[in-house]
Amino acid sequence: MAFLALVRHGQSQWNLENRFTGWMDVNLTAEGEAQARKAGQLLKASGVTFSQSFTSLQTRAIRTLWLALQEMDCCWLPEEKSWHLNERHYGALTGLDKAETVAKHGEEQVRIWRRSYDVPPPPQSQDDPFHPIHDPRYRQVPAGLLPNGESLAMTLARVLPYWGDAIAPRLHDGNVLISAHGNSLRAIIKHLFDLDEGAIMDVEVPTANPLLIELDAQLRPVSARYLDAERAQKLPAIG
Ligand SMILES: O=C(O)[C@@H](CO)OP(=O)(O)O
Repeated sequence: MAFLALVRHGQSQWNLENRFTGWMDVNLTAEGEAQARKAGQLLKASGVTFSQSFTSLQTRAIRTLWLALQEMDCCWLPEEKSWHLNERHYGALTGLDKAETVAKHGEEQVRIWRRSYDVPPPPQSQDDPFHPIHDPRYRQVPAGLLPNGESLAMTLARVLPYWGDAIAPRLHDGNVLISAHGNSLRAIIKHLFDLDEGAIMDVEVPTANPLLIELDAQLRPVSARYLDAERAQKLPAIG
C-alpha cells in the first residue's frame, strides 16, 4: 500500500485571465499562492508522510510544491523535476483568450481542442520565440521530442514512460507527492483508473486541491479523495 498525492498548481495569472497556457511559463497569482499554502496545510493534516516529490519544469507547479512543502515542514523532501510532467502543449492556441476563441471558432471546436482525446491544437511555429526549442530549460531534451502542440493522447505518451520509469518505482518504497498540471495529471488519472477515452473527457482537476489516492501493491487505486471537499470535482469510480 502506498499513498500518491496529485496536486494541480494553484491559480496562475493566465488561469485568472482565462488564456490558453500550456507550456508558457506563467507564475502563480496571490490567490494561487494562498491555494498552494492551503494544499500544504491539508496534506499535513492528512497525516500522510512522503518520501519523494516530483514536479514539472514550469514555475507555477514548482512554486506550488515549494509553498506546500513549507506548510508541511518538509522543505527537505527530495524533489525531481521533469519536462515529462509539464502541462499539455497548447500549440498555436497558447496565449489566446479562451472566450474570444469560442466567439471566433465556436464552442464545439474549442471543446474538441480542449477536451477531445486525440485532436491536437494547431501547431506552434518553431520560429515563435516562445517555442520550447528556444528555452534553455529544455536544452537536455532532444529537439525532436519537444512538442509543437499536443492532444491529451500525446501528453499521455510522454507522461506514462516517466510514470513507469521514475514515479512508480518510488511508490514501492514510500508515499509520493506530485505537483503538476491539469492535463499531465489527467493523463496519470486516466492510466491509474483505467479510464477510456470518453470517461477522461469528464475529469477536471481543481487547482491546488490535493487528490489523495491509496494504491495497492499493483498500484491500483483502493480509495481516492480530494482533501478540500468544498472544492472537489467528481472522481472516477474505483474497481
Ligand atoms: O490553458 C491550459 O494550459 C489548460 C489548463 O489551465 O487549460 P484547459 O482547461 O483547456 O486544459
